[in-house]
Amino acid sequence: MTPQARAQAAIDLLDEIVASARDAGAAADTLIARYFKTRRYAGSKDRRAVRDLVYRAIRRAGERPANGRAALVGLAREDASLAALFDGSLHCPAPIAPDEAGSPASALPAWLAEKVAPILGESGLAALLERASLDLRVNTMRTDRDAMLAALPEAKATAHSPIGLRLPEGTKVEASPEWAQGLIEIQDEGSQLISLATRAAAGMTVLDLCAGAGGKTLALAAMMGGGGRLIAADTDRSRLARLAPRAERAGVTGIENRLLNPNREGDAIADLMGGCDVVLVDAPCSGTGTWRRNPEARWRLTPDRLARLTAIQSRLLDLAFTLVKPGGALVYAVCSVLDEEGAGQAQAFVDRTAGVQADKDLFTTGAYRGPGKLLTPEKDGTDGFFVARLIKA
Ligand SMILES: C[S@@+](CC[C@H](N)C(=O)[O-])C[C@H]1O[C@@H](n2cnc3c(N)ncnc32)[C@H](O)[C@@H]1O
Repeated sequence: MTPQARAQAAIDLLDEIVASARDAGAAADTLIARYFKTRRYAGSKDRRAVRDLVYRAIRRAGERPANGRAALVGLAREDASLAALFDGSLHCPAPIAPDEAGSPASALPAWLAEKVAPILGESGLAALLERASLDLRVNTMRTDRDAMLAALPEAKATAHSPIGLRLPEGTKVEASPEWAQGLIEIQDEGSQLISLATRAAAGMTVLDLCAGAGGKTLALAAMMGGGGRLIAADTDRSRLARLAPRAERAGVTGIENRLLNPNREGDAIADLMGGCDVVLVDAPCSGTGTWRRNPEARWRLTPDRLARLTAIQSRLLDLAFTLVKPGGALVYAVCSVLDEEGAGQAQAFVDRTAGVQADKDLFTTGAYRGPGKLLTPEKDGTDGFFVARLIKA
């Protein structure tokens, strides 16, 4: 592909990504993969170049652009070599009109910037949009970190998680024999710290209330070493179904699955009432802490959606606490840097609940905020997370 044709491909893709963000459709990564599946003429260098252009355009536009051309013209206004590709030749973008400004540059939509900037500051906000490294969790049921450091020469030990490795962004780890053998899992270091904060151990009854496809469930299983009772619950049948093959690859057996009914989540887990040593609530959230990986998610979040999420989080916190046994712990986590989902949400729960105490002895990294800790890309090198460990008297 010529550089001009790559620019046109980026515009076409950005059109799809903008529409998909507006209509709650597929994520940018999925759309990009689909696009190239049907365009075999694009070689690996073309794909990389188009993808880079697309993500540069997404990162610089906090507000959802009108369309793909507006997104790329905005970028071209700051990059003369890109602007030169708008030359109007066959399969290439039409020339940029003198009064065609393109989409404006900003980090976030204004209503979100107001919330995030006081918490993270300008530099913290910028770090939220930088490219993320690729983190792995070592499956301690099958191997140890030193062995994996030796097997993966590009990997470095993570700074805070004792079971983590860090690789350069874009490393094709899923093609490695170590991944195929279940020795490693892709998992951000912050997510690893959340699992470790549960202090799940052999012999315990542990419920992962929002297990999804089981990223943290598998980490909990490794901490429990196959001993005890581990239950994975979620309202999403297809996500939960992805756990079984992952568990098989990781050599984990015996995880119980419970499919929950939205709004009546307690029904399918009523037998666990007051019986869990640990309940992990890795709650559905805005995902503001993961924008490094999904920067177009900024275009999907609305005040209404945020309000719906905070209502679910509050309900799940109350439910989860009824499932914890005296002396047990509720670990609440969101991959968000917003106080209404994190520190504020956890504080409101503590304020309305009798017999709960926040554990102030969490992992060493992160900054205490309300009853828990906030991890950020800038300060901790992880995705943005809030996590609190709340102990039942
Ligand atoms: C942040 S994701 C969990 C990620 C997962 N723990 C992991 O480590 O891969 C939040 C999950 O909450 C689930 N969820 C949404 N509403 C829920 C509800 N009312 N009760 C339980 N789970 C819910 C979603 O389906 C989603 O899988």
